[in-house]
Amino acid sequence: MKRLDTIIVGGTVVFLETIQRCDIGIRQGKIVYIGAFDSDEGVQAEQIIDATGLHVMAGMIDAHVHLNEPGLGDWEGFVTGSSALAAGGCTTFLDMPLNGIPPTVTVDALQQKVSAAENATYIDYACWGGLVPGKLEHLEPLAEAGVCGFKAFMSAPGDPDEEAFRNVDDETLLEGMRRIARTGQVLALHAEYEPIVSQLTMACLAEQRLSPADYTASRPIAAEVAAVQQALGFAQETGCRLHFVHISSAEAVHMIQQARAEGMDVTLETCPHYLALTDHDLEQIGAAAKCAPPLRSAAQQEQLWQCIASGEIDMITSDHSPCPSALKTEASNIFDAWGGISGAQHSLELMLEEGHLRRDLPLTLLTRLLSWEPARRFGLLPQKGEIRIGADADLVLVDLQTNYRIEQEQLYYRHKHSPYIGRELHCRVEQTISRGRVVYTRGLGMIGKPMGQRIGITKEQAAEIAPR
Ligand SMILES: NC(=O)NC(NC(N)=O)C(=O)[O-]
Ligand SMILES: [Zn+2]
Ligand SMILES: [Zn+2]
Repeated sequence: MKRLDTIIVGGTVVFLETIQRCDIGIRQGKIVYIGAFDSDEGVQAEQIIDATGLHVMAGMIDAHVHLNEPGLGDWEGFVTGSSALAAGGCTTFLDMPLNGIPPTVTVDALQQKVSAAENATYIDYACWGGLVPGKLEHLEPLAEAGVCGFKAFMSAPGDPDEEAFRNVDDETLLEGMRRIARTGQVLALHAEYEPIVSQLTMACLAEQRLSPADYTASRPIAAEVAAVQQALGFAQETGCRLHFVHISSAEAVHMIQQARAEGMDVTLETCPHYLALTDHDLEQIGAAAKCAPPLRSAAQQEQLWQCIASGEIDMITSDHSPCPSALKTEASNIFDAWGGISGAQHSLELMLEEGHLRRDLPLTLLTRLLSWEPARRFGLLPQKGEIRIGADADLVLVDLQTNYRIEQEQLYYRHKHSPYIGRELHCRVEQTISRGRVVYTRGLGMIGKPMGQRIGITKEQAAEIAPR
């Protein structure tokens, strides 16, 4: 007789290589059994989850989320942000070091972040530390304190606490990379070349060219490519591991993959909004669809999808960057509006819709992009990232034969704006399970108390983060 806490029966399970009908047994938050329960031996479980007709996937690991606590919880807090993530099928997130006050650029600030998250997040999380000018001596202690990596901006971040989280100057970037290389961790970069972006932006403002199309043109692909090129050069010099966040162009993807082919330790992510929205949508939707780098053309978007299909994109993240709605709706023009999309709740569904249902990409590929690769790259293996015996029971049940419309009142964000309101999808998250606990169901919403835990990344784990 098998005694289990929970069994999930009848589902179609998405593994890294295969997709199979099978049942899953969970004990003490871990996956302890994968197989068929209708055999003779018998099982006893406190909870039986019927997944008939549903797909069971590893929960998404969202490596790029801006939650604003401490200090700016009225923008987005851990409770609301993690609820939105869980409702979207995410079971772990990596919190970005900016947009809270103080930003996570010292161990003291990290401790404030972790305190704010205590009993406040429904799912597990890890913290990024920040690389900013004037704080180089804090990198090593932050690494010791278990951050999952470091983040820097190569262009001005538009952070509410502008003084505290500035973009790096060349000297800071170079020396920061030297020091981060010694910790063995990864430096994540927002790659837009500041001289190009600021010059073009100032010209638009001076000439009163303030339309969405002007905004798009002010942050061209050339700025992304120039920043990537510079950073790769610095990494070659310093040996620092790199990860490029929210890459928006195939040209940058190819440049990064070329560097990897030549032996550099570098990865990249893109986001659902670059794959599901275009510059045309920015004109239609307005500021809710404003982000940096900006949404690109439909042609560029198809090239990005090709990069996904060919395996050149390592992972998908939401870059959930929330703000009070007024900073979107009351801005006098698009340049003035907050740059950042509220997307935490729809990453998985958008990837299933646009990638699998519409473009026929295999679910095995999508689960690598959404779960396995972020776990591998940021030191969360073997605890997270795939459906395997011994791993945390971090799972999502999805219905791929349904349809629904995204409505404002479904949003769990503190401020309920999203560029996806009104969009029709043909898949839906039915249930999310975090370390064996059901934290969300479509019918009941959020369940129980927020009991997510922080995952501190040890030096040994960081050292294992090698390129594929
Ligand atoms: N301060 C932000 O949250 N910025 C974010 N904003 C975007 N992507 O528009 C980002 O990650 O760059
Ligand atoms: Zn960014
Ligand atoms: Zn971001």
